[in-house]
Amino acid sequence: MTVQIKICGLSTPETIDAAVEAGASHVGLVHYEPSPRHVSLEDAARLRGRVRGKAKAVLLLVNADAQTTARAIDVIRPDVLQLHGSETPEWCGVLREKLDLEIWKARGLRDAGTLERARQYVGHVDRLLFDAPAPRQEGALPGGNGVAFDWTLLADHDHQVDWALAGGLTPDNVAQAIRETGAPLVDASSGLESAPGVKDVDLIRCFCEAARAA
Ligand SMILES: O=C(O)c1ccccc1N[C@@H]1O[C@H](COP(=O)(O)O)[C@@H](O)[C@H]1O
Repeated sequence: MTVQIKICGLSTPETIDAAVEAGASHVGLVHYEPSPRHVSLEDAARLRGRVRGKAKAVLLLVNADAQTTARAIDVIRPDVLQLHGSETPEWCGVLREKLDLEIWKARGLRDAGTLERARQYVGHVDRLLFDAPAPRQEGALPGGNGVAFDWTLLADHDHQVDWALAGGLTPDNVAQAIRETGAPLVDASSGLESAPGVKDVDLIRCFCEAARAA
């Protein structure tokens, strides 16, 4: 099966184009002010327009309230909404029922217990995205930290919903990650940067090549 590839945290037309040309199936736009990858709604809408018909646009929000979520969707018109905070299964389900787009829920995997608890989202989301757990320090981002988790947690797991692998993926480790977990979709952000929030087009290309060659 061909692995799907999401490149997240894109903020310029050049890096958006590089991701699409390299064969990314999904591009991610982060609308979350504390992130170095935050893009305004207007910029996100412009970037989204560049990929229409070429790749799916994923809007990443973190614990956004109903009004902010509705406004962001109205302006950006993404194909996918990725929820990367502590959104409940019920809230994901409400959004999935009301909105004509895919709902993905990110879950940090610390141990087998956290993987088991992720099952609460089955039936409420279109995809679970497994990431490293959020660092415990005050003010830390809930994702985009370039930290990998123990992939053996996913080996032989009985997935009951579509899923994706994220967390510290780079051109150097993505093939091994795919082989060890069987991930159908891989998602990378900070591992493709020359500085926080600054994507490197060569790293984007190398990542897509390595994922496809796995
Ligand atoms: O990228 C961010 O700044 C970000 C902020 C808040 C929540 C999630 C964020 N990124 C997502 O985190 C995972 C893992 O990223 P990384 O490859 O380890 O940097 C990925 O889904 C990003 O889209």
